[in-house]
Amino acid sequence: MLSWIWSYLRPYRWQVLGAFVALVFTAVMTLALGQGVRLLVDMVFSEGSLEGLEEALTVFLWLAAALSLGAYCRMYLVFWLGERAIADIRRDLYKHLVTLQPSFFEENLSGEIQSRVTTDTTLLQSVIGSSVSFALRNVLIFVGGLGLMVASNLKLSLIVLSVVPLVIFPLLFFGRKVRQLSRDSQGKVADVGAWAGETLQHIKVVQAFNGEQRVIDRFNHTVEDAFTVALRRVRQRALLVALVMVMVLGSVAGMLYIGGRDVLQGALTAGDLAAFIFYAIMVAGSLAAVTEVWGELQRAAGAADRLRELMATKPDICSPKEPVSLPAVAGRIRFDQVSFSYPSRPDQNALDNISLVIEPGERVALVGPSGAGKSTLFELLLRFHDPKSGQVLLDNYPLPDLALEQVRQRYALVPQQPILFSTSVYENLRYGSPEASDQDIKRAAIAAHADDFIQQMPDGYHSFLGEQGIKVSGGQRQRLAIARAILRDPRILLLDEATSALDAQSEHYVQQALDQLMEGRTTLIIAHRLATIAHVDRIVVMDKGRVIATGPHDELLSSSPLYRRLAELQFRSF
Ligand SMILES: Nc1ncnc2c1ncn2[C@@H]1O[C@H](COP(=O)(O)OP(=O)(O)OP(=O)(O)O)[C@@H](O)[C@H]1O
Repeated sequence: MLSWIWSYLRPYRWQVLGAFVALVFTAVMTLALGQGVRLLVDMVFSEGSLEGLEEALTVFLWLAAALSLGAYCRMYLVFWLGERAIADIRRDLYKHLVTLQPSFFEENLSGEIQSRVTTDTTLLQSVIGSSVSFALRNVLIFVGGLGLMVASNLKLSLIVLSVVPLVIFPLLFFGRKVRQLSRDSQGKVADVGAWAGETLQHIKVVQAFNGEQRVIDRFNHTVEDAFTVALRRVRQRALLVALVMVMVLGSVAGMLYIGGRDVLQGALTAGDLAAFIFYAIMVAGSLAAVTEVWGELQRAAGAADRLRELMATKPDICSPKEPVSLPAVAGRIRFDQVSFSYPSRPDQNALDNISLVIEPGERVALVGPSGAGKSTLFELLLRFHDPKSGQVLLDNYPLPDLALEQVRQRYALVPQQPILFSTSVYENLRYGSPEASDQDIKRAAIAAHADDFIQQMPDGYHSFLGEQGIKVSGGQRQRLAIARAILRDPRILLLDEATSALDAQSEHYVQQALDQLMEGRTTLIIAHRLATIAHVDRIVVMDKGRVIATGPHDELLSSSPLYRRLAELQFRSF
Protein backbone atom coordinates (compact mmCIF):
# COMPACT_ATOMS: atom_id res chain seq x y z
CA MET A 1 0.00 0.00 0.00
CA LEU A 2 2.84 2.36 0.82
CA SER A 3 4.27 1.94 -2.64
CA TRP A 4 0.86 2.80 -4.06
CA ILE A 5 0.67 6.01 -2.03
CA TRP A 6 4.28 6.75 -2.85
CA SER A 7 3.49 6.49 -6.55
CA TYR A 8 1.24 9.54 -6.04
CA LEU A 9 3.85 11.44 -4.03
CA ARG A 10 6.81 10.67 -6.30
CA PRO A 11 6.07 13.45 -8.82
CA TYR A 12 6.31 15.92 -5.93
CA ARG A 13 9.50 14.56 -4.40
CA TRP A 14 10.99 18.04 -3.87
CA GLN A 15 8.02 19.02 -1.77
CA VAL A 16 8.31 15.72 0.10
CA LEU A 17 11.98 16.46 0.73
CA GLY A 18 11.14 20.02 1.85
CA ALA A 19 8.48 18.72 4.21
CA PHE A 20 10.91 16.15 5.59
CA VAL A 21 13.61 18.76 6.19
CA ALA A 22 11.08 21.02 7.95
CA LEU A 23 9.94 18.03 9.97
CA VAL A 24 13.45 17.14 11.13
CA PHE A 25 14.18 20.77 11.82
CA THR A 26 11.13 21.27 14.05
CA ALA A 27 11.82 18.01 15.87
CA VAL A 28 15.40 19.09 16.58
CA MET A 29 14.21 22.51 17.74
CA THR A 30 11.65 20.94 20.06
CA LEU A 31 14.33 18.74 21.59
CA ALA A 32 16.70 21.70 21.92
CA LEU A 33 14.11 23.35 24.15
CA GLY A 34 15.11 20.73 26.75
CA GLN A 35 18.57 22.28 26.92
CA GLY A 36 16.87 25.65 27.52
CA VAL A 37 15.02 24.08 30.44
CA ARG A 38 18.30 22.71 31.87
CA LEU A 39 19.98 26.11 31.59
CA LEU A 40 17.00 27.79 33.20
CA VAL A 41 16.85 25.49 36.22
CA ASP A 42 20.60 25.26 36.86
CA MET A 43 21.55 28.90 36.22
CA VAL A 44 18.49 30.66 37.48
CA PHE A 45 16.91 28.61 40.20
CA SER A 46 20.02 26.90 41.56
CA GLU A 47 22.49 29.80 41.19
CA GLY A 48 19.93 32.65 41.51
CA SER A 49 21.43 34.71 38.62
CA LEU A 50 19.23 37.32 36.86
CA GLU A 51 21.67 37.52 33.97
CA GLY A 52 21.31 33.80 33.61
CA LEU A 53 17.51 34.23 33.42
CA GLU A 54 17.82 36.76 30.61
CA GLU A 55 20.31 34.57 28.75
CA ALA A 56 18.14 31.49 29.11
CA LEU A 57 15.07 33.40 27.95
CA THR A 58 16.93 34.78 24.90
CA VAL A 59 17.94 31.25 23.92
CA PHE A 60 14.35 30.13 24.47
CA LEU A 61 12.93 32.94 22.29
CA TRP A 62 15.33 32.18 19.44
CA LEU A 63 14.43 28.52 19.61
CA ALA A 64 10.72 29.35 19.69
CA ALA A 65 11.04 31.63 16.62
CA ALA A 66 12.94 28.97 14.67
CA LEU A 67 10.41 26.35 15.75
CA SER A 68 7.47 28.48 14.58
CA LEU A 69 9.05 29.12 11.20
CA GLY A 70 9.79 25.42 10.80
CA ALA A 71 6.22 24.54 11.83
CA TYR A 72 4.83 26.91 9.20
CA CYS A 73 6.91 25.32 6.42
CA ARG A 74 6.12 21.82 7.63
CA MET A 75 2.37 22.37 7.81
CA TYR A 76 2.17 24.16 4.49
CA LEU A 77 4.15 21.54 2.60
CA VAL A 78 2.50 18.57 4.25
CA PHE A 79 -1.05 19.84 3.67
CA TRP A 80 -0.12 20.77 0.14
CA LEU A 81 1.09 17.23 -0.48
CA GLY A 82 -2.07 15.73 1.01
CA GLU A 83 -4.39 17.86 -1.09
CA ARG A 84 -2.35 17.37 -4.25
CA ALA A 85 -2.01 13.60 -3.95
CA ILE A 86 -5.73 13.18 -3.25
CA ALA A 87 -6.70 15.41 -6.15
CA ASP A 88 -4.56 13.15 -8.37
CA ILE A 89 -6.03 9.97 -6.89
CA ARG A 90 -9.60 11.26 -7.39
CA ARG A 91 -8.79 12.20 -10.97
CA ASP A 92 -7.30 8.79 -11.76
CA LEU A 93 -10.12 6.98 -10.03
CA TYR A 94 -12.80 8.78 -12.01
CA LYS A 95 -10.86 8.34 -15.24
CA HIS A 96 -10.71 4.64 -14.51
CA LEU A 97 -14.37 4.36 -13.51
CA VAL A 98 -15.72 5.83 -16.73
CA THR A 99 -13.86 3.19 -18.74
CA LEU A 100 -15.52 0.30 -16.91
CA GLN A 101 -18.28 -1.55 -18.73
CA PRO A 102 -21.90 -0.75 -17.76
CA SER A 103 -22.40 -4.16 -16.15
CA PHE A 104 -19.84 -3.22 -13.48
CA PHE A 105 -22.19 -0.50 -12.29
CA GLU A 106 -25.11 -2.92 -12.25
CA GLU A 107 -23.15 -5.21 -9.94
CA ASN A 108 -21.82 -2.41 -7.72
CA LEU A 109 -24.15 0.23 -6.35
CA SER A 110 -23.27 3.65 -7.70
CA GLY A 111 -23.66 5.16 -4.19
CA GLU A 112 -21.05 2.81 -2.85
CA ILE A 113 -18.67 3.81 -5.61
CA GLN A 114 -19.42 7.49 -5.01
CA SER A 115 -18.53 6.98 -1.39
CA ARG A 116 -15.17 5.62 -2.37
CA VAL A 117 -14.53 8.63 -4.55
CA THR A 118 -15.45 11.05 -1.75
CA THR A 119 -15.26 9.53 1.76
CA ASP A 120 -12.35 7.18 1.28
CA THR A 121 -10.28 9.75 -0.51
CA THR A 122 -11.04 12.37 2.16
CA LEU A 123 -9.86 9.97 4.84
CA LEU A 124 -6.69 9.29 2.95
CA GLN A 125 -6.17 13.00 2.46
CA SER A 126 -6.33 13.71 6.18
CA VAL A 127 -3.76 11.01 6.72
CA ILE A 128 -1.29 12.06 4.05
CA GLY A 129 -2.00 15.70 4.86
CA SER A 130 -1.46 15.58 8.60
CA SER A 131 -1.40 12.25 10.39
CA VAL A 132 1.68 10.97 8.59
CA SER A 133 3.67 14.09 9.36
CA PHE A 134 2.38 14.06 12.92
CA ALA A 135 3.46 10.46 13.31
CA LEU A 136 6.85 11.10 11.69
CA ARG A 137 7.49 14.14 13.86
CA ASN A 138 6.68 12.14 16.94
CA VAL A 139 8.87 9.26 15.82
CA LEU A 140 11.74 11.72 15.36
CA ILE A 141 11.11 13.28 18.74
CA PHE A 142 10.90 9.81 20.22
CA VAL A 143 14.24 8.74 18.72
CA GLY A 144 15.99 12.06 19.41
CA GLY A 145 14.57 12.37 22.92
CA LEU A 146 15.57 8.81 23.64
CA GLY A 147 19.14 9.47 22.49
CA LEU A 148 19.40 12.55 24.68
CA MET A 149 17.85 10.69 27.62
CA VAL A 150 20.30 7.84 27.38
CA ALA A 151 23.22 10.23 26.96
CA SER A 152 22.23 12.25 29.99
CA ASN A 153 21.30 9.44 32.40
CA LEU A 154 21.43 5.75 31.60
CA LYS A 155 19.89 4.48 34.83
CA LEU A 156 16.75 6.62 34.57
CA SER A 157 16.53 5.87 30.86
CA LEU A 158 16.42 2.14 31.46
CA ILE A 159 13.46 2.58 33.82
CA VAL A 160 11.55 4.53 31.21
CA LEU A 161 12.55 2.16 28.41
CA SER A 162 11.36 -0.93 30.26
CA VAL A 163 7.85 -0.03 29.12
CA VAL A 164 8.55 0.07 25.36
CA PRO A 165 8.15 -3.65 24.56
CA LEU A 166 4.90 -3.61 26.53
CA VAL A 167 3.61 -0.81 24.31
CA ILE A 168 4.64 -2.31 20.97
CA PHE A 169 2.64 -5.48 21.49
CA PRO A 170 -0.84 -3.93 21.93
CA LEU A 171 -0.01 -1.50 19.14
CA LEU A 172 0.40 -4.31 16.64
CA PHE A 173 -2.46 -6.37 18.01
CA PHE A 174 -5.07 -3.61 18.11
CA GLY A 175 -3.76 -2.01 14.94
CA ARG A 176 -4.70 -4.99 12.83
CA LYS A 177 -8.15 -5.15 14.38
CA VAL A 178 -8.76 -1.45 13.85
CA ARG A 179 -7.76 -1.76 10.22
CA GLN A 180 -10.29 -4.50 9.55
CA LEU A 181 -13.01 -2.67 11.46
CA SER A 182 -12.22 0.49 9.58
CA ARG A 183 -12.79 -1.30 6.27
CA ASP A 184 -16.13 -2.57 7.52
CA SER A 185 -17.05 0.84 8.84
CA GLN A 186 -16.30 2.59 5.57
CA GLY A 187 -18.30 -0.07 3.77
CA LYS A 188 -21.29 0.59 6.00
CA VAL A 189 -21.03 4.33 5.46
CA ALA A 190 -21.04 3.62 1.74
CA ASP A 191 -24.29 1.63 2.18
CA VAL A 192 -25.85 4.65 3.88
CA GLY A 193 -24.85 6.86 0.97
CA ALA A 194 -26.03 4.37 -1.62
CA TRP A 195 -29.47 3.96 -0.06
CA ALA A 196 -29.97 7.71 0.45
CA GLY A 197 -28.83 8.45 -3.10
CA GLU A 198 -31.11 5.92 -4.71
CA THR A 199 -34.25 6.81 -2.77
CA LEU A 200 -33.80 10.56 -3.10
CA GLN A 201 -33.20 10.23 -6.80
CA HIS A 202 -36.46 8.33 -7.18
CA ILE A 203 -38.36 10.33 -4.56
CA LYS A 204 -41.46 10.59 -6.75
CA VAL A 205 -41.84 6.82 -6.87
CA VAL A 206 -41.25 6.59 -3.12
CA GLN A 207 -43.93 9.17 -2.37
CA ALA A 208 -46.39 7.93 -4.98
CA PHE A 209 -46.38 4.51 -3.32
CA ASN A 210 -46.47 5.98 0.21
CA GLY A 211 -43.12 4.35 0.74
CA GLU A 212 -41.65 7.08 2.98
CA GLN A 213 -41.86 5.13 6.22
CA ARG A 214 -40.43 1.99 4.63
CA VAL A 215 -37.43 3.81 3.22
CA ILE A 216 -36.94 5.67 6.52
CA ASP A 217 -36.94 2.34 8.39
CA ARG A 218 -34.50 0.78 6.02
CA PHE A 219 -32.30 3.88 6.14
CA ASN A 220 -32.32 3.90 9.94
CA HIS A 221 -31.34 0.28 9.91
CA THR A 222 -28.38 1.01 7.64
CA VAL A 223 -27.34 4.01 9.74
CA GLU A 224 -27.49 1.96 12.94
CA ASP A 225 -25.42 -0.77 11.31
CA ALA A 226 -22.78 1.79 10.40
CA PHE A 227 -22.89 3.17 13.95
CA THR A 228 -22.41 -0.26 15.52
CA VAL A 229 -19.37 -1.03 13.42
CA ALA A 230 -17.92 2.45 14.00
CA LEU A 231 -18.41 2.01 17.73
CA ARG A 232 -16.47 -1.23 17.74
CA ARG A 233 -13.61 0.53 16.01
CA VAL A 234 -13.68 3.49 18.39
CA ARG A 235 -13.72 1.16 21.40
CA GLN A 236 -10.62 -0.62 20.16
CA ARG A 237 -8.82 2.64 19.57
CA ALA A 238 -9.76 4.15 22.92
CA LEU A 239 -8.67 0.97 24.68
CA LEU A 240 -5.33 1.07 22.93
CA VAL A 241 -4.69 4.68 23.88
CA ALA A 242 -5.68 4.12 27.53
CA LEU A 243 -3.49 1.05 27.83
CA VAL A 244 -0.44 2.80 26.46
CA MET A 245 -1.03 5.83 28.68
CA VAL A 246 -1.19 3.75 31.87
CA MET A 247 2.05 2.00 31.05
CA VAL A 248 3.93 5.09 29.95
CA LEU A 249 2.85 7.27 32.88
CA GLY A 250 3.57 4.44 35.31
CA SER A 251 7.14 4.23 34.15
CA VAL A 252 7.47 8.04 34.31
CA ALA A 253 6.32 7.91 37.95
CA GLY A 254 8.98 5.28 38.73
CA MET A 255 11.62 7.39 37.07
CA LEU A 256 10.53 10.50 39.03
CA TYR A 257 10.86 8.66 42.29
CA ILE A 258 14.39 7.39 41.63
CA GLY A 259 15.59 10.62 39.95
CA GLY A 260 14.17 12.71 42.80
CA ARG A 261 16.09 10.61 45.32
CA ASP A 262 19.32 11.08 43.34
CA VAL A 263 18.89 14.89 43.37
CA LEU A 264 18.25 14.85 47.12
CA GLN A 265 21.39 12.77 47.61
CA GLY A 266 23.38 15.18 45.39
CA ALA A 267 24.13 12.58 42.69
CA LEU A 268 22.26 14.66 40.06
CA THR A 269 21.70 18.42 39.53
CA ALA A 270 18.13 19.70 39.52
CA GLY A 271 18.68 21.02 35.97
CA ASP A 272 19.75 17.58 34.73
CA LEU A 273 16.69 16.01 36.25
CA ALA A 274 14.45 18.76 34.81
CA ALA A 275 15.94 18.25 31.34
CA PHE A 276 15.60 14.49 31.73
CA ILE A 277 11.96 14.84 32.76
CA PHE A 278 11.40 17.15 29.80
CA TYR A 279 12.81 14.49 27.46
CA ALA A 280 10.98 11.71 29.18
CA ILE A 281 7.68 13.57 28.80
CA MET A 282 8.51 14.28 25.17
CA VAL A 283 9.35 10.63 24.55
CA ALA A 284 6.29 9.37 26.37
CA GLY A 285 4.09 11.98 24.72
CA SER A 286 5.39 11.12 21.28
CA LEU A 287 4.85 7.43 21.89
CA ALA A 288 1.27 8.08 22.99
CA ALA A 289 0.79 10.32 19.95
CA VAL A 290 2.08 7.63 17.63
CA THR A 291 -0.31 5.07 19.11
CA GLU A 292 -3.19 7.47 18.63
CA VAL A 293 -2.26 8.18 15.05
CA TRP A 294 -1.53 4.50 14.49
CA GLY A 295 -5.28 3.79 14.59
CA GLU A 296 -5.84 6.62 12.15
CA LEU A 297 -3.17 5.22 9.85
CA GLN A 298 -4.80 1.80 9.99
CA ARG A 299 -8.11 3.38 9.08
CA ALA A 300 -6.52 5.09 6.13
CA ALA A 301 -4.90 1.82 5.12
CA GLY A 302 -8.42 0.35 4.99
CA ALA A 303 -9.56 3.22 2.76
CA ALA A 304 -6.48 2.90 0.57
CA ASP A 305 -7.14 -0.83 0.17
CA ARG A 306 -10.64 -0.11 -1.06
CA LEU A 307 -9.45 2.54 -3.49
CA ARG A 308 -6.67 0.36 -4.83
CA GLU A 309 -9.09 -2.50 -5.29
CA LEU A 310 -11.39 -0.27 -7.31
CA MET A 311 -8.55 0.98 -9.46
CA ALA A 312 -7.34 -2.54 -10.04
CA THR A 313 -10.69 -3.61 -11.53
CA LYS A 314 -9.87 -4.28 -15.13
CA PRO A 315 -12.49 -3.24 -17.67
CA ASP A 316 -13.94 -6.36 -19.32
CA ILE A 317 -14.43 -4.42 -22.47
CA CYS A 318 -11.63 -2.38 -23.92
CA SER A 319 -9.92 -1.58 -27.21
CA PRO A 320 -7.45 -4.13 -28.56
CA LYS A 321 -3.75 -3.28 -28.26
CA GLU A 322 -3.44 -2.85 -32.01
CA PRO A 323 -6.87 -1.95 -33.34
CA VAL A 324 -7.69 -2.28 -37.01
CA SER A 325 -8.04 1.19 -38.40
CA LEU A 326 -11.62 1.35 -39.58
CA PRO A 327 -11.95 2.96 -43.03
CA ALA A 328 -14.90 5.28 -43.71
CA VAL A 329 -17.77 3.14 -42.57
CA ALA A 330 -20.42 2.06 -45.01
CA GLY A 331 -22.67 1.00 -42.15
CA ARG A 332 -23.09 -2.74 -42.59
CA ILE A 333 -24.04 -4.61 -39.45
CA ARG A 334 -23.83 -8.35 -39.02
CA PHE A 335 -24.75 -10.60 -36.12
CA ASP A 336 -23.20 -14.00 -36.66
CA GLN A 337 -24.74 -16.74 -34.49
CA VAL A 338 -24.69 -14.45 -31.48
CA SER A 339 -25.74 -15.75 -28.09
CA PHE A 340 -25.57 -13.64 -24.97
CA SER A 341 -26.70 -13.72 -21.36
CA TYR A 342 -26.39 -10.92 -18.81
CA PRO A 343 -23.78 -11.58 -16.12
CA SER A 344 -26.45 -11.44 -13.42
CA ARG A 345 -28.47 -14.15 -15.20
CA PRO A 346 -25.92 -16.44 -16.77
CA ASP A 347 -28.40 -19.26 -17.32
CA GLN A 348 -30.92 -17.27 -19.30
CA ASN A 349 -29.99 -16.33 -22.84
CA ALA A 350 -31.15 -12.79 -23.58
CA LEU A 351 -30.06 -13.43 -27.18
CA ASP A 352 -30.09 -16.92 -28.56
CA ASN A 353 -28.14 -17.74 -31.71
CA ILE A 354 -29.01 -14.57 -33.61
CA SER A 355 -27.86 -14.22 -37.21
CA LEU A 356 -28.81 -11.03 -38.93
CA VAL A 357 -27.36 -8.81 -41.63
CA ILE A 358 -28.34 -5.20 -42.10
CA GLU A 359 -27.04 -3.64 -45.30
CA PRO A 360 -25.66 -0.08 -45.48
CA GLY A 361 -28.48 2.44 -45.70
CA GLU A 362 -31.13 -0.12 -44.86
CA ARG A 363 -33.89 0.74 -42.39
CA VAL A 364 -34.84 -2.12 -40.18
CA ALA A 365 -37.45 -2.23 -37.44
CA LEU A 366 -37.15 -4.63 -34.55
CA VAL A 367 -40.49 -5.75 -33.16
CA GLY A 368 -41.42 -8.31 -30.57
CA PRO A 369 -42.94 -8.67 -27.15
CA SER A 370 -41.36 -7.10 -24.10
CA GLY A 371 -38.18 -8.89 -23.07
CA ALA A 372 -37.60 -10.29 -26.57
CA GLY A 373 -34.04 -8.95 -26.61
CA LYS A 374 -34.39 -5.87 -28.80
CA SER A 375 -32.56 -3.46 -26.47
CA THR A 376 -29.94 -6.12 -25.82
CA LEU A 377 -29.12 -6.12 -29.55
CA PHE A 378 -28.35 -2.40 -29.26
CA GLU A 379 -26.20 -2.98 -26.20
CA LEU A 380 -24.11 -5.51 -28.12
CA LEU A 381 -23.80 -3.20 -31.11
CA LEU A 382 -22.47 -0.45 -28.85
CA ARG A 383 -20.20 -3.07 -27.28
CA PHE A 384 -21.43 -2.50 -23.75
CA HIS A 385 -21.17 -6.29 -23.55
CA ASP A 386 -19.45 -8.95 -25.62
CA PRO A 387 -21.43 -11.97 -26.83
CA LYS A 388 -21.02 -15.31 -25.10
CA SER A 389 -20.61 -16.94 -28.49
CA GLY A 390 -20.68 -15.77 -32.11
CA GLN A 391 -19.66 -12.30 -33.17
CA VAL A 392 -20.95 -8.87 -34.02
CA LEU A 393 -19.37 -7.25 -37.07
CA LEU A 394 -19.29 -3.69 -38.31
CA ASP A 395 -18.47 -3.52 -42.03
CA ASN A 396 -17.13 -7.08 -41.75
CA TYR A 397 -14.77 -6.23 -38.86
CA PRO A 398 -15.47 -8.03 -35.58
CA LEU A 399 -16.10 -5.35 -32.94
CA PRO A 400 -13.31 -6.54 -30.59
CA ASP A 401 -10.77 -5.84 -33.38
CA LEU A 402 -11.73 -2.18 -33.51
CA ALA A 403 -10.97 0.69 -31.14
CA LEU A 404 -13.96 1.25 -28.86
CA GLU A 405 -14.15 4.97 -29.62
CA GLN A 406 -14.17 4.22 -33.34
CA VAL A 407 -17.05 1.79 -32.96
CA ARG A 408 -19.15 4.13 -30.86
CA GLN A 409 -18.33 7.11 -33.01
CA ARG A 410 -20.29 5.50 -35.85
CA TYR A 411 -23.56 5.49 -33.96
CA ALA A 412 -26.08 7.92 -32.65
CA LEU A 413 -28.40 6.47 -30.05
CA VAL A 414 -31.81 7.80 -29.14
CA PRO A 415 -32.71 5.78 -26.06
CA GLN A 416 -36.18 4.98 -24.82
CA GLN A 417 -35.67 7.28 -21.86
CA PRO A 418 -33.37 10.00 -23.09
CA ILE A 419 -30.86 11.16 -20.52
CA LEU A 420 -30.17 14.84 -20.12
CA PHE A 421 -27.41 16.18 -17.90
CA SER A 422 -27.62 19.01 -15.39
CA THR A 423 -26.25 21.65 -17.68
CA SER A 424 -27.51 24.00 -20.41
CA VAL A 425 -29.47 23.05 -23.53
CA TYR A 426 -26.40 23.90 -25.59
CA GLU A 427 -24.15 21.59 -23.63
CA ASN A 428 -26.71 18.81 -23.59
CA LEU A 429 -27.12 18.87 -27.37
CA ARG A 430 -23.40 19.19 -27.93
CA TYR A 431 -22.82 16.04 -25.92
CA GLY A 432 -22.06 13.71 -28.81
CA SER A 433 -20.41 16.33 -31.02
CA PRO A 434 -18.19 18.58 -28.89
CA GLU A 435 -17.04 20.67 -31.85
CA ALA A 436 -20.54 21.66 -33.02
CA SER A 437 -21.07 25.43 -33.24
CA ASP A 438 -24.08 27.21 -31.72
CA GLN A 439 -25.52 27.55 -35.23
CA ASP A 440 -25.18 23.83 -35.88
CA ILE A 441 -27.02 23.17 -32.62
CA LYS A 442 -29.82 25.51 -33.52
CA ARG A 443 -30.21 23.92 -36.94
CA ALA A 444 -30.41 20.46 -35.37
CA ALA A 445 -32.97 21.66 -32.83
CA ILE A 446 -35.11 23.15 -35.61
CA ALA A 447 -34.93 19.86 -37.53
CA ALA A 448 -36.03 17.96 -34.40
CA HIS A 449 -38.89 20.45 -33.78
CA ALA A 450 -37.29 21.41 -30.49
CA ASP A 451 -36.37 25.00 -31.33
CA ASP A 452 -39.81 26.44 -30.47
CA PHE A 453 -39.96 25.18 -26.92
CA ILE A 454 -36.30 25.90 -26.30
CA GLN A 455 -36.87 29.54 -27.31
CA GLN A 456 -39.71 29.74 -24.83
CA MET A 457 -37.51 28.68 -21.93
CA PRO A 458 -36.36 31.54 -19.65
CA ASP A 459 -32.77 31.55 -20.96
CA GLY A 460 -33.37 29.94 -24.33
CA TYR A 461 -30.48 27.70 -25.33
CA HIS A 462 -28.63 28.68 -22.17
CA SER A 463 -31.40 27.35 -19.92
CA PHE A 464 -30.23 24.93 -17.30
CA LEU A 465 -31.99 21.61 -17.64
CA GLY A 466 -31.78 20.59 -13.99
CA GLU A 467 -30.77 17.28 -12.60
CA GLN A 468 -31.46 14.64 -15.24
CA GLY A 469 -33.41 17.13 -17.29
CA ILE A 470 -36.26 17.33 -14.83
CA LYS A 471 -37.44 20.67 -16.13
CA VAL A 472 -38.61 19.41 -19.53
CA SER A 473 -41.54 17.15 -20.40
CA GLY A 474 -41.08 13.62 -21.68
CA GLY A 475 -41.86 14.60 -25.27
CA GLN A 476 -39.52 17.58 -25.13
CA ARG A 477 -36.80 15.45 -23.68
CA GLN A 478 -37.18 13.06 -26.57
CA ARG A 479 -36.97 15.84 -29.13
CA LEU A 480 -33.77 17.06 -27.48
CA ALA A 481 -32.38 13.55 -27.76
CA ILE A 482 -33.30 13.47 -31.44
CA ALA A 483 -31.62 16.84 -31.97
CA ARG A 484 -28.54 15.42 -30.30
CA ALA A 485 -28.57 12.50 -32.76
CA ILE A 486 -29.13 14.79 -35.75
CA LEU A 487 -26.15 16.87 -34.67
CA ARG A 488 -23.93 13.83 -34.40
CA ASP A 489 -24.51 12.99 -38.06
CA PRO A 490 -23.70 9.28 -37.65
CA ARG A 491 -23.42 6.40 -40.14
CA ILE A 492 -25.73 4.26 -38.09
CA LEU A 493 -28.80 5.34 -36.18
CA LEU A 494 -30.10 3.39 -33.23
CA LEU A 495 -33.59 4.53 -32.32
CA ASP A 496 -35.27 2.99 -29.31
CA GLU A 497 -38.95 3.93 -29.54
CA ALA A 498 -37.72 7.31 -30.60
CA THR A 499 -41.15 8.82 -31.04
CA SER A 500 -42.98 7.13 -28.18
CA ALA A 501 -43.38 10.19 -25.96
CA LEU A 502 -44.60 12.58 -28.63
CA ASP A 503 -48.12 13.84 -29.24
CA ALA A 504 -49.62 13.22 -32.67
CA GLN A 505 -48.58 16.58 -34.07
CA SER A 506 -44.98 16.56 -32.84
CA GLU A 507 -44.72 12.94 -33.86
CA HIS A 508 -45.62 13.95 -37.39
CA TYR A 509 -42.94 16.65 -37.44
CA VAL A 510 -40.33 14.52 -35.76
CA GLN A 511 -41.07 11.68 -38.12
CA GLN A 512 -40.35 14.05 -41.00
CA ALA A 513 -37.08 15.05 -39.35
CA LEU A 514 -36.19 11.43 -38.73
CA ASP A 515 -37.01 10.51 -42.35
CA GLN A 516 -34.56 13.15 -43.46
CA LEU A 517 -32.00 11.98 -40.93
CA MET A 518 -32.38 8.33 -41.90
CA GLU A 519 -31.72 9.16 -45.54
CA GLY A 520 -28.67 7.16 -46.65
CA ARG A 521 -27.90 5.88 -43.11
CA THR A 522 -28.24 2.42 -41.70
CA THR A 523 -31.08 2.63 -39.20
CA LEU A 524 -32.25 0.20 -36.57
CA ILE A 525 -35.49 1.10 -34.85
CA ILE A 526 -36.98 -0.66 -31.89
CA ALA A 527 -40.64 -0.14 -32.66
CA HIS A 528 -43.84 -0.96 -30.92
CA ARG A 529 -45.94 1.22 -33.15
CA LEU A 530 -46.98 0.67 -36.73
CA ALA A 531 -46.58 4.36 -37.45
CA THR A 532 -42.83 3.84 -37.19
CA ILE A 533 -42.86 0.54 -39.04
CA ALA A 534 -44.39 2.14 -42.13
CA HIS A 535 -41.11 3.95 -42.82
CA VAL A 536 -38.80 0.95 -42.86
CA ASP A 537 -37.50 -1.46 -45.51
CA ARG A 538 -37.67 -4.58 -43.43
CA ILE A 539 -39.08 -5.80 -40.15
CA VAL A 540 -37.33 -8.27 -37.89
CA VAL A 541 -39.62 -10.10 -35.48
CA MET A 542 -37.97 -11.24 -32.25
CA ASP A 543 -39.18 -13.41 -29.42
CA LYS A 544 -37.35 -14.86 -26.41
CA GLY A 545 -33.96 -13.77 -27.70
CA ARG A 546 -34.44 -15.21 -31.20
CA VAL A 547 -35.20 -13.85 -34.64
CA ILE A 548 -38.32 -15.68 -35.68
CA ALA A 549 -39.23 -13.92 -38.92
CA THR A 550 -38.07 -11.11 -41.18
CA GLY A 551 -39.68 -9.39 -44.12
CA PRO A 552 -41.89 -6.47 -45.11
CA HIS A 553 -45.13 -5.75 -43.23
CA ASP A 554 -47.57 -7.36 -45.66
CA GLU A 555 -45.55 -10.52 -46.01
CA LEU A 556 -45.13 -10.91 -42.26
CA LEU A 557 -48.85 -10.47 -41.68
CA SER A 558 -49.39 -13.75 -43.49
CA SER A 559 -46.19 -15.58 -42.62
CA SER A 560 -45.73 -14.79 -38.90
CA PRO A 561 -48.54 -15.49 -36.44
CA LEU A 562 -46.69 -13.55 -33.71
CA TYR A 563 -46.38 -10.52 -35.93
CA ARG A 564 -50.03 -10.77 -36.91
CA ARG A 565 -50.99 -10.87 -33.26
CA LEU A 566 -48.79 -7.88 -32.40
CA ALA A 567 -50.21 -5.95 -35.35
CA GLU A 568 -53.79 -6.73 -34.32
CA LEU A 569 -53.07 -5.48 -30.79
CA GLN A 570 -51.62 -2.31 -32.25
CA PHE A 571 -54.62 -1.62 -34.45
CA ARG A 572 -56.98 -2.25 -31.59
CA SER A 573 -55.18 0.27 -29.46
CA PHE A 574 -55.39 3.02 -32.10
N1 LIG B 1 -29.16 -5.43 -17.28
C1 LIG B 1 -29.78 -6.60 -17.32
N2 LIG B 1 -29.42 -7.58 -16.47
C2 LIG B 1 -30.03 -8.78 -16.51
N3 LIG B 1 -30.99 -9.10 -17.38
C3 LIG B 1 -31.39 -8.17 -18.26
C4 LIG B 1 -30.81 -6.86 -18.27
N4 LIG B 1 -31.40 -6.14 -19.24
C5 LIG B 1 -32.31 -6.95 -19.81
N5 LIG B 1 -32.31 -8.17 -19.24
C6 LIG B 1 -33.13 -9.34 -19.62
O1 LIG B 1 -32.79 -9.69 -20.94
C7 LIG B 1 -33.95 -10.03 -21.69
C8 LIG B 1 -34.05 -9.13 -22.93
O2 LIG B 1 -34.28 -7.80 -22.52
P1 LIG B 1 -34.35 -6.57 -23.50
O3 LIG B 1 -34.32 -5.34 -22.65
O4 LIG B 1 -33.34 -6.71 -24.55
O5 LIG B 1 -35.80 -6.75 -24.12
P2 LIG B 1 -36.61 -5.79 -25.06
O6 LIG B 1 -37.07 -6.63 -26.20
O7 LIG B 1 -35.83 -4.59 -25.38
O8 LIG B 1 -37.83 -5.42 -24.11
P3 LIG B 1 -38.71 -4.07 -24.04
O9 LIG B 1 -39.47 -3.96 -25.29
O10 LIG B 1 -39.60 -4.33 -22.87
O11 LIG B 1 -37.75 -2.96 -23.79
C9 LIG B 1 -35.12 -9.88 -20.74
O12 LIG B 1 -35.42 -11.16 -20.24
C10 LIG B 1 -34.58 -8.98 -19.63
O13 LIG B 1 -35.22 -9.28 -18.42
